[in-house]
Amino acid sequence: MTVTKGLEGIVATTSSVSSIIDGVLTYRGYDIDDLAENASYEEVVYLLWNGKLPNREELNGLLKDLSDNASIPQQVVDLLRSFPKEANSMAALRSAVSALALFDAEAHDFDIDTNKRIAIRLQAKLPTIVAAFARIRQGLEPVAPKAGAKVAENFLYMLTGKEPDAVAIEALDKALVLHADHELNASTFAARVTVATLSDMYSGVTSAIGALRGPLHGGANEAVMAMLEDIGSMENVEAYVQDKLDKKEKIMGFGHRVYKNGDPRAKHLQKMSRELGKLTGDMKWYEMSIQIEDIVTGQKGLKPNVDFYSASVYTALEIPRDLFTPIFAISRVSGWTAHILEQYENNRLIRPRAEYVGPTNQKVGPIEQRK
Ligand SMILES: CC(=O)SCCNC(=O)CCNC(=O)[C@H](O)C(C)(C)COP(=O)(O)OP(=O)(O)OC[C@H]1O[C@@H](n2cnc3c(N)ncnc32)[C@H](O)[C@@H]1OP(=O)(O)O
Ligand SMILES: O=C([O-])CC(=O)C(=O)O
Repeated sequence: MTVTKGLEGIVATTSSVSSIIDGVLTYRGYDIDDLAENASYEEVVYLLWNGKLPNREELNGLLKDLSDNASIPQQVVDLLRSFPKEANSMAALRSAVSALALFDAEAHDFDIDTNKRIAIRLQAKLPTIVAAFARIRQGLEPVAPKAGAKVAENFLYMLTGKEPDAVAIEALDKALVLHADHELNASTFAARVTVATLSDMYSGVTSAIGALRGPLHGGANEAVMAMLEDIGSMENVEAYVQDKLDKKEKIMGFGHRVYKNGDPRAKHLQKMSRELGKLTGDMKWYEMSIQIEDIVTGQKGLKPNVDFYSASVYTALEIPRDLFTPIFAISRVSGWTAHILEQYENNRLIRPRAEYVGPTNQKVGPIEQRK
């Protein structure tokens, strides 16, 4: 047996959802740079689910479907109220999404059209869950979704209870576009493994949220902000980063399993971080990030990934740190569900092998004689 630790380089499926070839990321054949500049998040969602960009009528239909499905069952609101206020927001999201299945009469149907409807419900309801939990834990009432609002606007509105400004909506919308899909990343793989047993879409997305939470994956955006806060100010950057590198500790937001010459999404987030810093008059996090990048790339050749500058972008949008990874999930649910649909359409159980390296020829002895 040849063991490939971490499945590096293993091609486990074919997919037409997104690709990373020679460092270029495409969704359904559209370059991420093009989409980031010229498409809204909802256009990208339509693209991921349907393989084509929507015309005006199709986009309006999707916007209406998302708006019509944005409310969450009262039982799920009550469940969120029952969680400890200090609960991890990804754990709360994972549990609430799992509970949503119980209130969806179609949750266990396996035909593609039903699952396309479930995908709409999941995309519509995830922002509502994240915003509701964020308010409940502060002792505030959840804010009902705003009819007709797009995902980015609606999320900021439900989070703050105020009309968000156009700059914030535009920035969050672009961040959602950039995070929507990424080939066979760990959370998407988890989703596909789960549904390949012919389990349901809610189970697949629940598995994916669990996988995204870890700091080697989507949880890195929160970890980046924790690091920036820990460093505190520009004059501490060099010593802090050098110490970590000397101890061979990882710097969050750097490196990538697939990109070795840089993540094409990072430059967009870096630009957004700079522009938002200028607008808010607080360039501190951006400037510290640039200095960290100079040191880490200079010494290790490691480049920032999507999570590095998203931390300072979300901070400039005044989003609490522990909502960064849930926001990643709000976007990535479009990719997860596109992959789940693709898995159902051409399914085979995903079941690799392990090389056994444990003890052999063991015998069960009497319990009194065991050490
Ligand atoms: C949305 C996303 O999921 S993007 C990734 C988000 N994750 C992070 O930002 C966490 C920090 N980065 C990492 O841990 C890694 O780069 C990963 C998990 C992204 C990729 O991991 P892998 O492909 O398994 O690379 P691996 O962890 O084996 O690293 C290879 C070498 O680079 C080093 N390295 C990789 N990333 C980093 C880092 N961020 N800081 C310092 N050293 C690093 C490793 O220590 C290792 O060095 P060694 O060969 O001397 O032991
Ligand atoms: O592809 C990966 O391994 C991680 C990543 O960047 C993503 O999921 O966006």
